[in-house]
Amino acid sequence: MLFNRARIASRSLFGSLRHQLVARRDFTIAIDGPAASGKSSTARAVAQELGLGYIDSGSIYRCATLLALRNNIDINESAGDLAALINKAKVDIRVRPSTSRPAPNLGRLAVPEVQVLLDNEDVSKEIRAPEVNQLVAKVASDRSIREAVLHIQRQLAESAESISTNALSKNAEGVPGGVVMDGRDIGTTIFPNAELKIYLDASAMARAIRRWDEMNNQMKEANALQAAKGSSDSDSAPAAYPSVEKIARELEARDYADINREHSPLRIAKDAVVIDNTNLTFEQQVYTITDLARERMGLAPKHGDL
Ligand SMILES: Nc1ncnc2c1ncn2[C@@H]1O[C@H](COP(=O)(O)OP(=O)(O)O)[C@@H](O)[C@H]1O
Ligand SMILES: Nc1ccn([C@@H]2O[C@H](COP(=O)(O)OP(=O)(O)O)[C@@H](O)[C@H]2O)c(=O)n1
Repeated sequence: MLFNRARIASRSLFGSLRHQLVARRDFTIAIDGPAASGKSSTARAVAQELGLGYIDSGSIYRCATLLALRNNIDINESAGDLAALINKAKVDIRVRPSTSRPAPNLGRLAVPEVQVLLDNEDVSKEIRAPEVNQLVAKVASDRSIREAVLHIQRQLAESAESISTNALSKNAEGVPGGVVMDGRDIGTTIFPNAELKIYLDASAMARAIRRWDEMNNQMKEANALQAAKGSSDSDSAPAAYPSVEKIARELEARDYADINREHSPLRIAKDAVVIDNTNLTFEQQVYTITDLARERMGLAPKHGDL
């Protein structure tokens, strides 16, 4: 059985500080890529298939952004104040097997649900709000904030529990422990020695349509809930659906900022496997990655030709 040490390293970012974090992990999968390319849903499904832990690093940057908004911190003026707040904050990412039917675009795979807690408050929905989407790339471009987030990533990586389901007994047999983490700099900066690095991509249009679909479904659910309550309060008027064009512009602006920032920009790690999923089904991309991982673990593939 492979037993490797994956380094959680920050060499390029904090090299001068010799700030290198080392965590013992049997098998680490890093999944990077642009916004809405399917990283988080794929990472969760892969973690579930293999019985590994899961960490959504983007949600930590989103929590940092929520802290900035709630405390009226101007990121251009006072990034250090925000970094200090993040250092004091407690972020928890809880993952549990899905309780609802799989979304139609995800085929038969039920994607585990993630709950994000900021200082014990469930902020899972709030961190996906439009105001957070607009500010998060700016927040993530600051070096002191990235350093504060790195501490949280390290803590979470050390304590990540595997996602367990009944399916695991048959699918995860022989699989070592480990973690799947998704984000922008996981394969390049955070886990440069990850056993498997994936760069997940899809066309800008496919990504915008998928995010639009996702947001519309969520809004429909929220509006239906409100209608069922029979609320006539003007504050709780049904939320307007954003246009695909608006979402495409937001994704493009965020990708541009993530690719062009100075610290830990979004890059394809030189040893990453690039998967463009524009024309792949969700199952195809998940099974391709789990079979690649199994191969590197010295195990037989489960899914063969897809
Ligand atoms: N191959 C695919 N085909 C269709 N929809 C997909 C596929 N992969 C992911 N999705 C959907 O795309 C949306 C964005 O995926 P998500 O995992 O949130 O991306 P990211 O974490 O990269 O932002 C989700 O609604 C997800 O279910
Ligand atoms: N490892 C990471 C993860 C996210 N981020 C930042 O956090 C933002 C939100 O990440 P996310 O993964 O939640 O975004 P989506 O792709 O899900 O929309 C990104 O646009 C980046 O600016 C980062 O800089 N580094």
